This record gives sequence, structure tokens and C-alpha cells, in this order.
Amino acid sequence: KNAELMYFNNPMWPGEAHSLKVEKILFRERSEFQEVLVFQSSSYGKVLVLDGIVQLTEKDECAYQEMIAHLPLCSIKAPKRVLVVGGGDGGVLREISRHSSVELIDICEIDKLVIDVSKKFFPELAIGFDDPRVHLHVGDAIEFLRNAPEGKYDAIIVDSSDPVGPAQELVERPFFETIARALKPGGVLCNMAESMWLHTHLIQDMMSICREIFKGSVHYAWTSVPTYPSGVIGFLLCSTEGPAVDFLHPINPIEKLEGAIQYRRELKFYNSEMHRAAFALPSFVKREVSCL
Ligand SMILES: NCCCN[C@H]1CC[C@H](N)CC1
Repeated sequence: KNAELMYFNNPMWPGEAHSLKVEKILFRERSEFQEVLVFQSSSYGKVLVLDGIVQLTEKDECAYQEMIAHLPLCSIKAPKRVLVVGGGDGGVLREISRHSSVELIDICEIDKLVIDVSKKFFPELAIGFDDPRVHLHVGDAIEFLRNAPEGKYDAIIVDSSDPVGPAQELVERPFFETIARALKPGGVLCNMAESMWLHTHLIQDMMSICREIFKGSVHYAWTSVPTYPSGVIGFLLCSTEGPAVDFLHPINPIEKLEGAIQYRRELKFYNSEMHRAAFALPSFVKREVSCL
């Protein structure tokens, strides 16, 4: 029987669709916020889709989860307190737990169904919730950050979905202001920042807001995720005023990341060369996304 093709088209990438062959639908329900779908693909393992947008696949999630976690955490000395905004699948938590200096991992995910579905279908990612340092808050990150103590976190990682639907407000100025307030001097933000092929206007807007709010440094980095539209995804790396942060030269050797992990999962994507390479930008990006 011919399984159907799942087409992912969306106003975020007009006139463009990325399709994966569906071998079997494993889960499909609407939560309070979005449609949550899990299906078995032909060659990317299981796939998590929210409102018709691919969030992760078992095959290539390592690229996104490892880079979004280690680009910030390997840029500062001994991070202790980390906040994850979004990230309900648990993959970023799994990566943060490699850092033995970390004592507290707060995570604020708005959709409980994403967490429950990940625990059922993506144990390799949801294992991140097993770390005793993890404190789960189910709710709106805007609210959570408004009530967060000033200067509480060494690092904040915004692992959000696209700014259509639940994550809409996560690219606006007030949100970045609450992030800067919750970071320590010399603290760092790593924010999912879309595709340099598709979203240079959005990236430009985010960078100009961040350049005003984060008085340390602001950089754009990127990596390859084949199942995201245009095959790449970017990250905004920002630091607050205080001890200088040099994002381009990681200070934490990766041996520490490999040994520390309690369930012996090796790094599949991140390493020091990939860290440095992530900040190398094509000429059109340098021009269009005015970087430092
Ligand atoms: N935690 C899983 C990744 C969530 N990040 C987004 C998924 C959808 C993409 N279009 C943009 C990144």
C-alpha cells in the first residue's frame, strides 16, 4: 500500500514545501495550543510535527539540540543556572546535562502534550527530563520570565517553534527585555533564529532589537538540519554587559561533555571545529544581517 507523502507548506516559507513519506501515523491530537503529530518516516526515524511544521526527527535532531545547547554553554566558564524556554521534547535538557558545572536547569514549556508525547515516542530526547537538576514549569514563558528574579541565570536557551501560533511573542522586544533582566552580567542567550535563506528580515529585526538590549556581543550562528525548510537553522548568541564572552572560541573542551553524561550517549554533531565554523557567514548574510 502506498503511504501518503506529508507536505509541509506554511506562510513562513511561501510557495515552498518539504515532503516526507509517511510510513505510519503514530499519534495525532490537538492540544490546547496546536496539533501534535508523530509519524514514522522512511529514513529519518520518527518525526514530531506541530501545526504542520516539522520540529524534529530522530535522525537529525542531534544537530539542532547539540548546537543550541553547546554554543552558549561552551562559551562561558562553569555555567551553573540555565533556563530553557520551550524545548518540551527534552532534547536540549539532555545536552545541557552534559555540563557538570550546571546545578539548576529550569524549563518553561507551554504545551504539556508535547512533553507527554515526547516521553512516549522519543525516549532518546525525553531522557533529558530524568536529570535531577531539571525543574519543569508548564506555562507561558512570558509570564515565567516576568516573575524571574533579576540576574538569576548564567544562560537562557530559547528552543522555540516558529513565530506563528504559540511562539509568536517570543521574537518581540518585551520578551528579550525580560531575558536580559533574568541573565547575570556576562550571561548568555542562545535563541533559535530561523533560516538565513528564508528569513533575513526577521533575523535583521531580531538582531537590531538584541543589539540594543544586550550590551555584550550579538552574533548569528547557523547549522545544517536537513528536515528544516532550506536545510539550515540559525541561532542568535547574545551576552549581557559584564565579563566579556568570546562566542567564537569555545572555552570548555568537549572531552568534559563526553565523559559527564550518565547514560553514555556520545556527541553526534557538536565539536570545537563545528562551534567555530557555525559563526562563519556567507557574504550575503554579512551584508543583509549587519553583524558586528
Ligand atoms: N525542540 C525542537 C526544535 C524546535 N525548533 C524549531 C522547530 C521548527 C523550525 N521551523 C524552527 C526551529
